[in-house]
Parts: sequence; C-alpha cells; structure tokens
Amino acid sequence: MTALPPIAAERLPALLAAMPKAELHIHIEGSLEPEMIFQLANRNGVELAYESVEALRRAYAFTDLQSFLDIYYAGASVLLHEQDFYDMAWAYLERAARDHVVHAEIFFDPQTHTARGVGMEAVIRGLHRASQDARERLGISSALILCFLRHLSEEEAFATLEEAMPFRGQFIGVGLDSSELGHPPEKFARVFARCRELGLRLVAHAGEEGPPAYIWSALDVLKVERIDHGVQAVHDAALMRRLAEDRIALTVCPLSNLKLRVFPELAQHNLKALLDAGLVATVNSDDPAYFGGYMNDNLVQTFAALPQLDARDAWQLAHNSFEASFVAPDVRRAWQERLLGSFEEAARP
Ligand code: HPA
Ligand SMILES: [Zn+2]
Repeated sequence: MTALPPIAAERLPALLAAMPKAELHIHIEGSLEPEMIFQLANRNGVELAYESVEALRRAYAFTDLQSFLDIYYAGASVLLHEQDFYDMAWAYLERAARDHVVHAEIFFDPQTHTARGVGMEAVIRGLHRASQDARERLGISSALILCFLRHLSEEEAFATLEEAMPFRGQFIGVGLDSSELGHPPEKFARVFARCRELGLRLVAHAGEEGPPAYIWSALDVLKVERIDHGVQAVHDAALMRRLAEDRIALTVCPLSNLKLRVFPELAQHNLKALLDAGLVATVNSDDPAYFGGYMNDNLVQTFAALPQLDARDAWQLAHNSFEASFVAPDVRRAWQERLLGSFEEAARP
C-alpha cells in the first residue's frame, strides 16, 4: 500500500480541489450551460421552448434518467456548426483545467446531431480542434469517445460508425449511452465486436438505473474495459468480485446519481462501499451543466456528505482515475507521481 503523509481533516476539501485528476465520464453535450444554449440559439436562429435562461434552468427538475434526457436532447438542438462544437468543448476544457483535471476522456453523441442534418465532420472536427488547442494552451490532454444511443437500433449504430470512419484518428473508442432500461448491452453485440476489431477502446453505461445483469453483459458480451456508472453492482456479490479481480473501473457520477434519483440523498451514495470492496471507482461529473457541478463540486460535495471518506480515499480516487484512463502507462505513472506530490505538499505545516 502506498504510504501517504497524514492530512488534517480541515485540509481535505482544498486538497480534493488541488490534486491532479482525470475525468473519464463527461458527455460534452451535458456541459452546455443554459447561457451558452441561449447564445448559440441566437447565433444560429434556433427557436427554444423556454423564454429565458432562468426559465430553462427551472426546467432542470428531474425525476429519473429519461426526464433528464428529454431536456438534454432539446438543449443540444442549438448545435449546428463546427464552431459551436468547438466553443462547447473549449468551455468545458477551460473549466475542467481550473479543477486540476489534467486529462479528460470525453463522450459525444453524434446521432443527436446527424439526425438533425448536422454533418459528422462538423461534430468531430469542432471537438477535436478544441481538444488540440486545449492541450497547447491550457496544458490539459483529452480524447474523444463516440457514444451510440441505445434507444436507437444496432443498425443505426453501424451506420453511425461507418459515417465516423473517415475520422477514425480523431476518437479513441466507443461507448453506449441514453435510455438504459429496456435497452440491454447485448442489443449492440455485433457493432461492439466490429469496433473491437477496429482497435477502438470499449466502454458502456451499465447499472445506472439498470440491473447487475446489464453490467454482466457489458463485460461478457460487449467486452468493455470500463463500466460507466455501475453503482447497481453492489446488489450482486459475484459481480463485485469480478469487477475487483479484473480491475474493471467504474466511472461513478455522484451528483448525477443524486439529481436523477438513483440515490435519494448524497449521504446514501455507495461510493465508500465500492472503494472498500477494492473496486477501481472514480468520480466524474457526467453532465455538469445539468446536475449542478463539475469535477471538484462532485468530489467536495460527496466527501462532505459521506464523512467516512478520508484522505486515502481521495488519493485512491485520483490514482484510480489515472489507472482507468486510456493513456500510455508512462504518462499515467507520471501523473500518479504528481498526485503523491500534491499530498506531500498538503501535509506540510
Ligand atoms: O447519465 C447518463 N446516462 C445515460 N445517458 C446519458 N447521456 C448523457 N448522460 C447520460
Ligand atoms: Zn453518462
């Protein structure tokens, strides 16, 4: 076990904020703040169903995943041009860098845009250009993960993959998101097998609202390398052992879980149980513009709500975020050393 210096409890919130970390579960369309939705609506002449930023924000009262998705897809309707995708991703990367996120693996939902007549090229080029500029100007590295919408068919996922192939060098992997219940991972068995042949990295949302069986099939049928959310795994002891033994990371999103009522209170979140079971759990923001917080808000609020979480858990979460990332091992290790350095600094009198 890595020896950590003793950290005074009152220093923990500042350390959570300052420690270097990776974000592995962020939907870029979920970083679209209401102000930017209105800005882009004006710029593009798109009519919104809400008369003001405040009215839109008032509509962010969700009861479950689907009630959120309906508003999230409506918000994304203002994105039309390459520059819109650039501006959205740049704003997120700037915000993440302020939270000492040194690396982000960013989901995007091309079908939400191509279904409205937006070209795949505008989507991927805009996001990729922001990622390149942010590496140069903000010192934050990032990569893109293309998500298939699971409420649509596997045939449509195949068509989307085909459309994205000219840009194969600009995304590192594929994921699976949108309405979980009734759309089990195995619905996408063939398209994930094809993506695996293409050398793409594989992840999938599973066990957010859906049962442990969906996590099993994401692992055994889709052969994913990480599970997004996965908090329902605690209901299946054999699954918990499998996740721990194979070091399959869970990209947990506490404020999302709170806002979508996966847990009634943050104090009832199972993050500590996941860590104590030896799982490679990480903390992430999911859709920060909709769920009331970016990376550090998630960390600080979750630690405040769960007093059992201590400095070792903070270190473990950041360490896990690097271990679970898709960057080269030497880069990961350098970040993990910087992480330890930030703990040593916080321990100084
Ligand atoms: O939390 C989520 N779950 C499923 N699909 C999503 N698309 C954006 N956010 C989410
Ligand atoms: Zn998500």
